[in-house]
Amino acid sequence: MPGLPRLWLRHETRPTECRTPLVPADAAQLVARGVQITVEESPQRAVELGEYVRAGCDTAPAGSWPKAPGDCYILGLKELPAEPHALPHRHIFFGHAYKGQPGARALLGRFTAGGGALLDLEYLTDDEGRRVAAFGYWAGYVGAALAVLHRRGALKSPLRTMDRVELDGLLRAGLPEEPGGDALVIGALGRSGRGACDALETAGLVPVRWDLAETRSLDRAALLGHGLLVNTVLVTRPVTPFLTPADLDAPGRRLSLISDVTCDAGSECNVLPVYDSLTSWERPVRRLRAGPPPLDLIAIDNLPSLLPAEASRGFSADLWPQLLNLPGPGAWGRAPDCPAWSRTLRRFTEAVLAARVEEDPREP
Ligand SMILES: NC(=O)c1ccc[n+]([C@@H]2O[C@H](COP(=O)([O-])OP(=O)(O)OC[C@H]3O[C@@H](n4cnc5c(N)ncnc54)[C@H](O)[C@@H]3O)[C@@H](O)[C@H]2O)c1
Repeated sequence: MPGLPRLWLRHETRPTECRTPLVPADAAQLVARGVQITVEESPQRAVELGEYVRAGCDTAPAGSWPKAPGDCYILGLKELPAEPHALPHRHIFFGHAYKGQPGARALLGRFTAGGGALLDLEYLTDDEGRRVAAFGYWAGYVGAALAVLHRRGALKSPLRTMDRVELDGLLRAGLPEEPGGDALVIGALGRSGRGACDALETAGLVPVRWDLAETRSLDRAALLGHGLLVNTVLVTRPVTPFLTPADLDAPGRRLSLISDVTCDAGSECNVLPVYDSLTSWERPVRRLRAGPPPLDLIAIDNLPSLLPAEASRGFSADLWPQLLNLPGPGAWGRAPDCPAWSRTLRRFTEAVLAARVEEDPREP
């Protein structure tokens, strides 16, 4: 049907990325309204390809999106493969490219080289500036759960995907926790923060909840007096860091584990510039200080992938109605009329200008 978008759901190149931004039940809703959807084969996706076929989608080999018709929106979640260099399509995914992150300039340069655009899901917001679709709740839930399991010596690596029933079973199976005030969640009023607090409560803890009001004049000694910190803030402009490397050596530190759900390492917005690189499913925990007490870090940037089915269902439910608002082939190339999509396209244009990629698209 003219006027409706054509979507191409790509395979995720990261082997641990099992989520999908669009589940078959919601794809069926779009197909019923006339949207054409092609779904790439993907060995690790938490949903079988056959379910998409039954929902009315076409299929294509994994990684074939560069050959998709030019008016298709390429839908994904995480990073693109390094090739092809030039990107002529409009892509919808989390580019992590608007806050000066490592690799941001190179990615933006690929879009300018090909004439395409990034409609970044992180910047798809409603009129109040709230994210339309986000994985935050499950990121916080899993980030806090891993921390609890590590503290109990019950975290097995490499990490593997599971469902919530299994994870909650592990959280409830531990030794009785000291419920009082040892676990601090910063950003507690947000999506991730709520998820983190729910996981801690499932594990029998009573989290201390900080948000903007509590960090306005930050009490670092109070922060360092908690055993566990789960950081879940969303910061879009540089702020005074919550911790610096010198704080980790402060006498009297009780803090022995940081689970940094925010994972802004390398960005100027990082509130925890006490480490340089993320941890992984293979090695989820890194020791930052020998102590006493020892201080460990968990900083995994695809936490919701550990609960892929729950995370995908929640995200897709919020995203699919928005996909109907993308301009279809007839209007493709114009800015979308819909405010949410035109806002994210504007952010892309601003990021390209700010990064001055036209001058030198490839980073050194
Ligand atoms: N590691 C992962 O796998 C993963 C997955 C999804 C999201 N995230 C990240 O988690 C972060 C939070 O996402 P969200 O969806 O929960 O965002 P959100 O907007 O729902 O919540 C963020 C919260 O942080 C608070 N906040 C902002 N600045 C603060 C400050 N200086 N001090 C205290 N609180 C502050 C806000 O008031 C808000 O309550 C984002 O950076 C997001 O990119 C990580």
